[in-house]
Amino acid sequence: MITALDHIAIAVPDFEAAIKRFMEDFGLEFKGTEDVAEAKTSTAFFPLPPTQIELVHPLNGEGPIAKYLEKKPGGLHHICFRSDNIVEDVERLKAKGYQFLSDAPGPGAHGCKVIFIHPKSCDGVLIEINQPAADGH
Ligand SMILES: CC[C@@H](C(=O)O)C(=O)SCCNC(=O)CCNC(=O)[C@H](O)C(C)(C)COP(=O)(O)OP(=O)(O)OC[C@H]1O[C@@H](n2cnc3c(N)ncnc32)[C@H](O)[C@@H]1OP(=O)(O)O
Ligand SMILES: [Co+2]
Repeated sequence: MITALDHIAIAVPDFEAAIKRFMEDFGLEFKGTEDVAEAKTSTAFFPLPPTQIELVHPLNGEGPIAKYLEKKPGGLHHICFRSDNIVEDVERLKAKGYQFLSDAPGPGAHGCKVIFIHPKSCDGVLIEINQPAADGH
């Protein structure tokens, strides 16, 4: 079951400048950065209960965010729904015809399991579903 809007992600070309903007201009709490090698993505999180902002930036200049930034100057990249049973939610949504970008969930930030639904399945919005590690995040 989907239980929360875990995060809203923004793709940014200048990671340090964007972190500074969200900290200093918008005054949000900065929880730090995490590189997720499997996703070829650097992340920065700003909690804004009941959700959080995730900045995403290419790790080592490659991966899906690099490709996105080749076409756009930056922008809203995805939203992420938190699930309490990702396997069950994926099965349920696959049965309804949603196209997933991998067969099974993989590693995400904070030890979460994550999987993505193709934007063409959801009115042009890239949807991530995550499930926090058992010890939370
Ligand atoms: C750090 C881990 C994790 C977390 O814990 O939070 C993350 O958030 S990782 C974030 C980065 N990872 C991903 O984005 C993985 C999923 N994304 C992909 O697999 C790809 O980006 C994609 C969505 C399949 C697109 O890749 P590709 O088909 O190779 O790119 P194209 O440029 O050819 O685009 C095809 C089509 O899709 C549209 N598009 C691309 N990105 C987005 C987007 N973010 N939101 C909406 N639409 C998007 C693109 O405009 C093209 O449309 P058309 O031109 O109409 O065909
Ligand atoms: Co994300």
